[in-house]
Amino acid sequence: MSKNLSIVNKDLKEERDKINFNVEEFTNWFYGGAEKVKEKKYIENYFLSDKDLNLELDTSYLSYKDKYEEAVRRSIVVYKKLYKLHNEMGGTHEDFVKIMENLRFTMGAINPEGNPFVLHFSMFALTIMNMTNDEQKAEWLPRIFNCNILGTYAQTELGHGTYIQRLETTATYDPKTKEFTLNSPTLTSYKWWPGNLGHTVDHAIVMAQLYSQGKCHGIQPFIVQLRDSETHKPLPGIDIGDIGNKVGFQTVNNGFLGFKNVKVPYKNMLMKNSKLLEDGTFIKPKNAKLNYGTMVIIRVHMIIDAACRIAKATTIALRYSLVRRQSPINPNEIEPKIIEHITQQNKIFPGIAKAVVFKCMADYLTKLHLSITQEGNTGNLARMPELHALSCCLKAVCTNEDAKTVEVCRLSCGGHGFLRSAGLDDVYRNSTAAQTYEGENTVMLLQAARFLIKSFNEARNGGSLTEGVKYLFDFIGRNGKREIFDNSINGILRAIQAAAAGRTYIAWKHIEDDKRHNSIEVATNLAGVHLTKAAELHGYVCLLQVGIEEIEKIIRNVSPALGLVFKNILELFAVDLILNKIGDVIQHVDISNEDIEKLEKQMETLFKFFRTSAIGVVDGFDFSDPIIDSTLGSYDGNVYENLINAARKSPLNQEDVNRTFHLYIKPFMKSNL
Ligand SMILES: CCC/C=C/C(=O)SCCNC(=O)CCNC(=O)[C@H](O)C(C)(C)COP(=O)([O-])OP(=O)([O-])OC[C@H]1O[C@@H](n2cnc3c(N)ncnc32)[C@H](O)[C@@H]1OP(=O)([O-])[O-]
Ligand SMILES: Cc1cc2nc3c(=O)[nH]c(=O)nc-3n(C[C@H](O)[C@H](O)[C@H](O)COP(=O)(O)OP(=O)(O)OC[C@H]3O[C@@H](n4cnc5c(N)ncnc54)[C@H](O)[C@@H]3O)c2cc1C
Repeated sequence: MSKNLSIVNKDLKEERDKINFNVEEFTNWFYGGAEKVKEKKYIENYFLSDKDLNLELDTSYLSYKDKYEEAVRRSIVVYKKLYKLHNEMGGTHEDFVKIMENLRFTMGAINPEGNPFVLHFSMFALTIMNMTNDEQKAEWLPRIFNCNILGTYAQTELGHGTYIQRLETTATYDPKTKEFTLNSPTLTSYKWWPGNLGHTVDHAIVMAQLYSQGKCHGIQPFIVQLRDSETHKPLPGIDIGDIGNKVGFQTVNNGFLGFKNVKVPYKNMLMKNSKLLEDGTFIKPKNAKLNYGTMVIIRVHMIIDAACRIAKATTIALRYSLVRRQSPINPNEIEPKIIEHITQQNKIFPGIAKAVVFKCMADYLTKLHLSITQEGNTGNLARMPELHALSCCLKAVCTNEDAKTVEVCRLSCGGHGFLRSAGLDDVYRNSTAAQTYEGENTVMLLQAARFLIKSFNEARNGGSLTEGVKYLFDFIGRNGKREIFDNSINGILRAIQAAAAGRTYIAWKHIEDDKRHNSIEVATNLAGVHLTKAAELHGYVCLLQVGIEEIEKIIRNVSPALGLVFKNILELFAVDLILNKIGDVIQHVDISNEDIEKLEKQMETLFKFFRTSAIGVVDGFDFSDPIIDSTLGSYDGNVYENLINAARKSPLNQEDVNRTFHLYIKPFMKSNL
């Protein structure tokens, strides 16, 4: 996608002229190589240049129903093109994955309030790929791939989203008819939230309690047809609809769903993990949590999504801050670019560093997921809990940071940041939705904390620990003594590790003390605040540790000039982190006031160095104008022209006098009250 060809604002041009590294080299890193960047640009342009999409239409002014209908129309334009492109590329599975990965960015520009088919290509397809036996794969995958059926993932109910063991939908097996009967026995058992469910899809993976031979065997996945394939009418016994207006995700078509004696054939229970014999005998899976597998994959994918949202928000905030001038620092001088206010740098620069470190983490976690899944395929499930804990922890920490950072970026754009046309509202809504879906973040941190407490017990008893929590040994080895602070990157890592281990110890001790009077479960609940803090700190340890390892590798492989930028970014991330967590650090690390002042000074020095590179880094994220979709963040930096042009497009500005004047305002003004 070519950059906007209009004349670039001179302040922004001046900034770009000072960039002292190769921006393209950074872009190649961010997308995994020059070839991938080429592919991304090609795919983006292939879709976004299609006039049928009618991207000129600002859908934010449409009604709820019109928004949905336009989102469906646009999606179908995209998917038709997707299949055409896929054929042109060679039609392999890898080609499909390549297109889908790149569509992730593009789809946001096409349907800014969400994609009414997103679940079909993600959770629905993934569950069928990963939880079915070979016959089921052969039956369903071609139909899914060809979109002959469209599906979603229906797990959450009105009464339960977090505690999925207590879902209430039932699937009762009858060996005589070889059918399951699905029922929603209570109002709270209605499925509630599944994306695309309301009016878009005709099938769903339904998570339901399996009853067979008079016993409940826990939640199992079933593939269920919900609507007639010709008329799209709900099938008998299916009560289905849209859940209504939300904070965001307006075009995702989240739905509700109730069952009344709905028959589902035997072959529709997904049987890779748990099995049910035709006579109704249940065979347990090797690990009952295997049925949670799709959630784990999506949580892993959510890290790169968080990185990209931060990258987009900081691109907007930084470009705007380089062209906006306000408030002279020196009363006699001209008004500076607002980035010259150090507090503005403090708002934006650490965010840019987070986008880079989260990207490193996303790459690391994707590789780890792949290797643990391969082990799982050979029957070795030993590392599943580790992956579960890590993905829960990072999903929570990264999406919490994401929402916080995007909001800070909005604030950093002052009043204009509050405009829809600034482009930060959809990013924020998506960030905050991600804090809840795929596992509410407090709950995710508590899952990670379970692993930490187990590991802490293991460490105390001299057992073995997985690589990522070995720092607990150091804490135990210090025997109550505090970690001595040293002001290096590894020193900062050790300080955050000491804080995480110390907080884990406090939580552990809290539980041990309370256990004397309470059950372990009650004691664990009472320690909840400490547990979430420990898990959060552990998440930062992982981010910094992986950031250090990955960036050291990157520095070895890029030009010295870009290497310096990466070094600067890593230090920014580390120093910002320790300053933000200083309360926790002081509790467990021997750190003096002078050390803290030194860190604060170091931050200012880092800002000074990053001041010239920052624009190169955000340009290097390479969001084209249609993707950034922002009056404040376009490549040319012509924000004031963009703002007035966007305002003129308001539906209210299409006429001089609105009819409410004659209908209400004038009579009111003339009425003399
Ligand atoms: C576009 C947007 C789309 C959005 C879609 C959605 O939101 S879809 C809806 C998304 N919905 C959600 O995300 C719902 C969120 N809720 C959940 O995922 C689950 O209810 C839970 C994981 C919180 C608890 O589950 P539970 O009550 O069954 O478990 P428990 O607490 O009794 O015991 C914990 C033990 O289980 C272990 N373990 C658990 N999972 C795994 C795993 N995957 N692998 C391995 N192990 C796992 C864990 O290690 C621990 O081991 P320990 O310490 O005993 O040795
Ligand atoms: C935009 C969006 C899209 C979604 N898409 C889908 C989808 O496609 N398919 C699907 O099945 N679901 C979907 N969901 C549902 C989502 O997964 C759940 O909302 C989520 O898992 C949280 O569950 P809950 O709503 O029951 O929250 P609750 O668990 O009721 O949370 C309420 C509060 O209780 C606290 N709490 C609950 N349990 C505990 C605990 N054990 N310890 C401490 N605190 C606790 C939470 O921290 C929170 O503060 C979606 C949700 C959203 C917002």
